[in-house]
Amino acid sequence: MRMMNGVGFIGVGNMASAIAKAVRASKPEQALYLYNRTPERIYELSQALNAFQVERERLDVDLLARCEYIFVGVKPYGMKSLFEEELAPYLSEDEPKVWISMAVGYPLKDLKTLTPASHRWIRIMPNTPVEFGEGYVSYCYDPAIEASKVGYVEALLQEAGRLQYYDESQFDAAGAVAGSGPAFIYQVIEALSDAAVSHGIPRQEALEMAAQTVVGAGQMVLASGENPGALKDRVTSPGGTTIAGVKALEANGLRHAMISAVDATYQRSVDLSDQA
Ligand SMILES: NC(=O)C1=CN([C@@H]2O[C@H](COP(=O)(O)OP(=O)(O)OC[C@H]3O[C@@H](n4cnc5c(N)ncnc54)[C@H](OP(=O)(O)O)[C@@H]3O)[C@@H](O)[C@H]2O)C=CC1
Ligand SMILES: O=C(O)[C@@H]1CCC=N1
Repeated sequence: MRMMNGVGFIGVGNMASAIAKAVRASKPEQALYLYNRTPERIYELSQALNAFQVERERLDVDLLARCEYIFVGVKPYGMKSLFEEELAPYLSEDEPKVWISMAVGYPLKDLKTLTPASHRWIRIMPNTPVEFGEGYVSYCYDPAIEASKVGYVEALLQEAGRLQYYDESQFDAAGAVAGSGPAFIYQVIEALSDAAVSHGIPRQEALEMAAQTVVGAGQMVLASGENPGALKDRVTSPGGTTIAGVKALEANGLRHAMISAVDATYQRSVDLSDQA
């Protein structure tokens, strides 16, 4: 077998570029090979990460021949055509690879049909804050994979943030909360900062105030280990200001809105899994 010391990325958009940054932080000396359908979108990233940018015509020799571990960052609906129409001629039983898929709603049983039987699959469900080492990455894998290979991928992602194994049956839920959750929280930050602006605080200060409040509250939940309800009680003085706001949130259904958002996201993920 040829030496395959590189780590590859195929489909380097929003999520895979954040993962590539995390992998670079974990492994400063690791050779990284990036390939994206539209090359100009990853020129800057390739330079910033000191990664090799791979041309379409040289995908086989410059990426597939050099990498045993390959992250796949295309959309779920692009997975089948990528493997069947572009990669299949270059994949063989004799050179098994470890593929790491981040595609939401694309189960291991369907991923395995995309490659020869000797190849192995790991599924991750990351979120974009991995870019700053503050992400949450759920993972699961095909039981046929060697533990050392899972360990290697864990090491590649050690600077991504929190890394948590889940049984695949929990993946739709984990994706709905952690994968999509940043989008929900950005809406909360946007709303909080709009409110601050409406009370006269300049926009940039309002954004920092809102974002730091969310960061601090999240860190307090993690660091204290206390129930968020108890932490909320420590902010709400009897007859004070905060409880007036809490009542307004209850009246407007904040918690119901958040739970419904996760339910809708979860259901979309289940539907995609059925179509994969
Ligand atoms: N965004 C997120 O927060 C999260 C996303 N995910 C998953 O990550 C995956 C990517 O999502 P996201 O990054 O948001 O999407 P993007 O559209 O930003 O990225 C997809 C990338 O794949 C490239 N691409 C598409 N087809 C091919 C191909 N045949 N060969 C090479 N490159 C190709 C696209 O290139 P081009 O530049 O030409 O468009 C694009 O850069 C999805 O499967 C999604 O489910 C998972 C968790 C969170
Ligand atoms: O919206 C999406 O489909 C992807 C998956 C999780 C977050 N973004």
